[in-house]
Amino acid sequence: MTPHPCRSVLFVPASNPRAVAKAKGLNCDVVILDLEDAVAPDAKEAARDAACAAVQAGGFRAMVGVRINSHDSDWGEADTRALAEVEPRLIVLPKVERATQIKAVSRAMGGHTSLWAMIETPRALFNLEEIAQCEAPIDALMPGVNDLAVALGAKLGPDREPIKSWLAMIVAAARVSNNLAIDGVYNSIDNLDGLATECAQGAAFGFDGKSLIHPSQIDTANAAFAPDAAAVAHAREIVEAFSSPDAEALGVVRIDDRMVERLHLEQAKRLLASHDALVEAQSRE
Ligand SMILES: CC(C)(COP(=O)(O)OP(=O)(O)OC[C@H]1O[C@@H](n2cnc3c(N)ncnc32)[C@H](O)[C@@H]1OP(=O)(O)O)[C@@H](O)C(=O)NCCC(=O)NCCSC(=O)C[C@H](O)C(=O)O
Ligand SMILES: [Mg+2]
Repeated sequence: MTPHPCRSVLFVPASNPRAVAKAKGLNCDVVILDLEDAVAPDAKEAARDAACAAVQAGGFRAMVGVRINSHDSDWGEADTRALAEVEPRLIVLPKVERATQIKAVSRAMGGHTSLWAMIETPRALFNLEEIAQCEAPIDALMPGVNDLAVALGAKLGPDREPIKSWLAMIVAAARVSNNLAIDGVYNSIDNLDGLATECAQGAAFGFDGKSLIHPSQIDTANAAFAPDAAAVAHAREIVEAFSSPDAEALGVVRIDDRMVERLHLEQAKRLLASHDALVEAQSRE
């Protein structure tokens, strides 16, 4: 698993120098310089050069990754070759459908780069297990809700009813392989209440963070996907309860008016680990 907070994952078109410059100072957890959906065909090569230059120059508060074009497109192989020279910490693969696509990029990158796979096509939904358990390991699964809705012919309302079952499957596939699950984008830039509702829905599904498209969305995602103080305090209570010598042989304990099982201990430890990662990242700023 990527030991880095991933509450807010901001896409930035690599073809937009003003946005790339702005992204350097933003308080999102991850910046993804996009070479794919956000970049027009005629701008692909210049965007690739700009992304490589930005990765090399560094200076971002956030962890920086690059979303390449699909390996099967006209630009994918050249993107991978160029990025292998500058070794970003993260590469996001769009429209992954088979493990072979991940292996090809992993090989080209020499195994040094974290890989995240986007699930954006009906075929990918039926190959989730193969993708999540690819032997060239990935660190996260991300639904591409815009592409997915178009490919399915789904009409998404505010509650995302038509794709809820697929979102749950993507979280399940991520958990099978101990990966992160990062929720898809919310397109209505000016509707921060709607974004907060969708972040809460994503967090309830088990997603670890949200894909974003505009700086104004960062604070909402950071708040929604950070463990809150009450949850952290409760997790500490659970760890403490199970660490007493009396609890060693127990599968279940009582904390106040609630039954707590050993499976909750694992959950509490995960929550504390992500809280600690966040505190550590904040202390480095
Ligand atoms: C959607 C936008 C085109 C809107 O841009 P614009 O109208 O220019 O926004 P503002 O005028 O409000 O911008 C204010 C300032 O903020 C900067 N800005 C805007 N967006 C970003 C950003 N994403 N990252 C960094 N900085 C940003 C502007 O440059 C302004 O700066 P300044 O003038 O210096 O103050 C635009 O927001 C945008 O392009 N967003 C990202 C779009 C994108 O990357 N899309 C592809 C990924 S999403 C996706 O496709 C997921 C998946 O594949 C799927 O299928 O679902
Ligand atoms: Mg897409």
